[in-house]
Amino acid sequence: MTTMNFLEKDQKLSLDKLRNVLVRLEDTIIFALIERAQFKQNEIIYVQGAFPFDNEPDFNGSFLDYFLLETERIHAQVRRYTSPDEYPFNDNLPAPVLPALDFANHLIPNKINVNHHVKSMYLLNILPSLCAPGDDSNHGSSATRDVECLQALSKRIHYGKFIAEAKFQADPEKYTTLIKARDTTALMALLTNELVEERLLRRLRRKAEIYGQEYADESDVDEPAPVPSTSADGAATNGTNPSRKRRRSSTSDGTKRRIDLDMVVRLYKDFVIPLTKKVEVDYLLLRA
Ligand SMILES: O=C(O)C(=O)C[C@]1(C(=O)O)C=C[C@@H](O)C=C1
Repeated sequence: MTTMNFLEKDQKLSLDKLRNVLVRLEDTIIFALIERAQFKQNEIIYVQGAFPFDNEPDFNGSFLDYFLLETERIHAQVRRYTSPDEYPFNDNLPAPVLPALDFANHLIPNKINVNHHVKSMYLLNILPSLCAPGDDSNHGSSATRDVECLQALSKRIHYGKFIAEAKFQADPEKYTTLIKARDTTALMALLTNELVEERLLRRLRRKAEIYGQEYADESDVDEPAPVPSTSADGAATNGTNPSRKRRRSSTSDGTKRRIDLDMVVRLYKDFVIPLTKKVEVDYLLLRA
């Protein structure tokens, strides 16, 4: 699967390659969600000012805000946000300590950053259906996984800029007319490809099903040839271990799931795709 490489300066924007990036990011996002889902909601880490940070007396954000800021500070120093497909959640980050890289410049200058939407979508609409309610004290582990989820979602959604640029280049006349008319409804209709969305949602469900399956160790699986044995009260049994059987059939189809399939599909259908399309329209409006 070939994807875009922004360090190859003469590589042209290709919708197929950009879509391949989105396909790969589906894996990153599903795995990040699975990682977060192992912990409870731990709501306290999202409450502003709930934790005192003695090294930053003026800081009044949440535990997650602190974690995200410190993560982005170090990532900025190693030039993460100089890459055209990486967008930080914080402003005023330190300058890179490494020399600049020479990236291909596919986009027109823009300051589009929808990370405040990404964060509120994640906190309000994803977390409550991703994690069991309650507090299991895994605050650092939860925040670490939150940062990974947020970064992956942000990257995916901001790819909308490149996709919009590729679509514009493929049909500049049609797009220019709508952009000049500021017709956002028609722009949204023109950039929408329902078939691609339907295929994406089907693929996503299947991936979430496969990646979210609990691995059944050999010792969890019934032996093919039952060996006659004796139960604790001395009666002969047919050799199958009832406790093993219970573990295998913990859900209706015999597998355990680490993530709710409907939730993953809903996340994309209601939030990830619409927000990507919003980025596409916002970008196109600057394009005329
Ligand atoms: O693949 C595209 O053409 C995109 O614009 C991306 C995307 C998406 O977010 O996955 C958004 C709009 C289209 O309707 C299809 C898919």
